[in-house]
Amino acid sequence: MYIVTSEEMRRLDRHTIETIGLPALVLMENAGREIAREALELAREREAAGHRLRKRWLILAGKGNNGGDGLVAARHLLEAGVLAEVVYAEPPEALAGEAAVQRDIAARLGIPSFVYGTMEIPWDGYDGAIDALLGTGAKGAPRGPYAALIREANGAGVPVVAADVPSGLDADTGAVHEPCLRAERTVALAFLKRGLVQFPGAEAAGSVAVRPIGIPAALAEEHGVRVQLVTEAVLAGLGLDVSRKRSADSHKGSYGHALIAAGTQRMSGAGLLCAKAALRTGCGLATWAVPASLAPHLLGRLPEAMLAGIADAGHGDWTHVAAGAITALAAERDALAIGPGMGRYAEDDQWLREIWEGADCPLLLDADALNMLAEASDFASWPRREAGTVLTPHPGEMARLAGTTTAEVQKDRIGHASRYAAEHGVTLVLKGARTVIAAPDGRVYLNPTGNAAMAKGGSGDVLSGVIVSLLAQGLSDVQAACFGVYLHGLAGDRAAASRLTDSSLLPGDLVEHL
Ligand SMILES: NC(=O)C1=CN([C@@H]2O[C@H](COP(=O)(O)OP(=O)(O)OC[C@H]3O[C@@H](n4cnc5c(N)ncnc54)[C@H](O)[C@@H]3O)[C@@H](O)[C@H]2O)[C@@H](O)CC1
Ligand SMILES: [K+]
Repeated sequence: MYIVTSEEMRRLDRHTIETIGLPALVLMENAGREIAREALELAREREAAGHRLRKRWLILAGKGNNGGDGLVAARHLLEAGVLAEVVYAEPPEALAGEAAVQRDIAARLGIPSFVYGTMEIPWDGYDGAIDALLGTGAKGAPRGPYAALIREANGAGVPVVAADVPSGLDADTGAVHEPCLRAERTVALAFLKRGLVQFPGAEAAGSVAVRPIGIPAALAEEHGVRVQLVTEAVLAGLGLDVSRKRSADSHKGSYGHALIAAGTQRMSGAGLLCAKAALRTGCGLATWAVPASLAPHLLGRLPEAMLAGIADAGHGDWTHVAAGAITALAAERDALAIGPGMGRYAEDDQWLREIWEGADCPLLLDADALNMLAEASDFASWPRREAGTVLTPHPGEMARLAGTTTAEVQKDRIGHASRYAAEHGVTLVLKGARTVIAAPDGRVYLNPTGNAAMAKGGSGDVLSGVIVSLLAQGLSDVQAACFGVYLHGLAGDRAAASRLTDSSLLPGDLVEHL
């Protein structure tokens, strides 16, 4: 399922209207009908839940095409026996083009309307409102009457169905302006918009339904749309068999051998979670490399994994001597993950470079390995790796990698992830609600699975284990990252559903639900 920017949407609209010849009024008609249908559905659900319906809706109409959609919706509500009234944010003379056509049709049909500010809005009398104030043509924070009307609607306590995007949302980044309408539902026209699938915008949008309006879905690819939501269809499109059935005559050698270099004295649990998750994700074998003096304490904690103690001069931490040992182990394995609970030490960036260049299997870097990379002043001169490379930063690590702040990363997660991936030729997994997976070729995937119960130290270690396991099983970097993030989220959803509250989930529970 494709996710577009406002600019891409405009190009797709224009192509449909000008090249294909589908009139703009037809698109608007389809849009308004879908919005009305969603409003009626919401009303039905509320009635079933015991609300007394008044059969009256209020349409908040702006002066652009989004307002035009709202006016079409008013007409379709009327046809369904629901009285729709229109409040114009600006005097109706301000409408132009198709929106003005809809204004005139609505007037001739006798649909009641008034201009905002000329009378008090009797909110109590409505079953709900349709937010058709601002759509993908909005620039910056809502101004003047738009802002006032949004604030009033948010305080009114009636459910709102947003046309295309909630007004006040930055449709390209998911940032919410002040004010931003809080919708119960959003009807995304033709395609998801980036702002609807990234927080905090995703929260303002409520539940989102994507409805076709006549713009062919196939146009997205042709017009260079590169962002998609991870669904089973998209995974299948990446060449993945999501059923993951094992063939009857397979053996442990059929499923690859993952090497995990993770954990120290203080954080051995990170390595344990990572190695356990790798095994649960199906690799045939897993070797867990740890500083040698830790190994005796870990014996028996994960009997299915092979422990490899790396010389540590008795202090239980990693040292630069380990690079050679890890590279040698990696030569006999199918994928390598480094970083969870690893800690930092002198000249570790050069240690990492030795592995980056020396290990020729797919490589996943997480946690401290990412911090090493961020501090490697000569990273620009490191050679491109031939085998896949996956980086799995959380927003703070992403900020360090990109030389910016966490707040800036969060304002434009897709932008930061995709720039870094393309610049450095890696697959970048930017973790957090709606994890972003950016491929080196500029494609981006947004993951819809997972939940806030997973926000606990250790969840990332599990993810690294899942992805390295898939890499070891022969998936490409992009396949392993997309499928791994998706499965990790699904496990989180199942695990959360099995606990008493969202707060009680432990990352170890994720492993048990893989
Ligand atoms: N052919 C098309 O382009 C179609 C567009 N559709 C709808 O049209 C929307 C896009 O329409 P438009 O491009 O006309 O733009 P919008 O309707 O989103 O609004 C833009 C209008 O609001 C004003 N405005 C912009 N930012 C503002 C702010 N911060 N505060 C107050 N006023 C502001 C602008 O002056 C402009 O007149 C889509 O979201 C969708 O709902 C649909 O009807 C389908 C077809
Ligand atoms: K809107």
